[in-house]
Amino acid sequence: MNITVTPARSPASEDQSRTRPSREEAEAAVRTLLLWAGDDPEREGLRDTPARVARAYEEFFAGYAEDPVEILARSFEETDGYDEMVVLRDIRLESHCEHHMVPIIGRAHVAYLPAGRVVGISKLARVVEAYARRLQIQEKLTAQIANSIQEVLQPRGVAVVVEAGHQCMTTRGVHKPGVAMITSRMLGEFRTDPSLRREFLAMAGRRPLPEA
Ligand SMILES: Nc1nc2c(ncn2[C@@H]2O[C@H](COP(=O)(O)OP(=O)(O)OP(=O)(O)O)[C@@H](O)[C@H]2O)c(=O)[nH]1
Ligand SMILES: [Zn+2]
Repeated sequence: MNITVTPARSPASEDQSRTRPSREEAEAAVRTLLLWAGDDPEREGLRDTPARVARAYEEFFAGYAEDPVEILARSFEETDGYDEMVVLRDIRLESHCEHHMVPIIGRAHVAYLPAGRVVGISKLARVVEAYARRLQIQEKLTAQIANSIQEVLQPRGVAVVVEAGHQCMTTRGVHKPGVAMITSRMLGEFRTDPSLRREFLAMAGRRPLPEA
């Protein structure tokens, strides 16, 4: 199977064909959108909005500057031989759909089977964030989380399930609230052993999605 790890990407420094616009240019683009929506960017309530939107985008898309390989690099071997499944359930996930740039809200469940080394559990949640805080489709997000854990930690297997609501399907377009998209990526023993997969899915459970 083809496993690739998507690293941090710095638009300005790594891809010379794309220069990162300045903050002023980004704010001017927001002003254009406000005008295009039919409002007056100079009225009091909107005057600071371009700067606010730029700051919000820095938060929404902070993942481009994060390197999941670096996040996962610190691991521990002193586990007294612990080799059972480690599961992190219900990791809150906030992403943005790459087609409409509106929120994808849900949660991820991440499991791995240690092969000698374990990783700090917060690092698994940080990897979810590093990939979620980018423009995404859910399939790619799910694969990226699993691939990076497999590549860096080299466990006997990795399982990732993502359940999320897509606001591009609720607040616009087809307008279907309450629809959950569920994606999974199973690697190593989770892929070859159906009973392990069942054990993980039973732990992940099925509960209502968080409010979008
Ligand atoms: N597979 C997949 N599709 C997604 C995801 N997020 C959004 N989409 C879909 O991407 C598609 C983009 O379709 P287009 O026809 O190009 O865009 P559109 O005209 O805005 O489509 P509608 O949403 O149907 O109005 C839509 O069907 C979305 O529902 C995702 O994470 N995975
Ligand atoms: Zn969308």
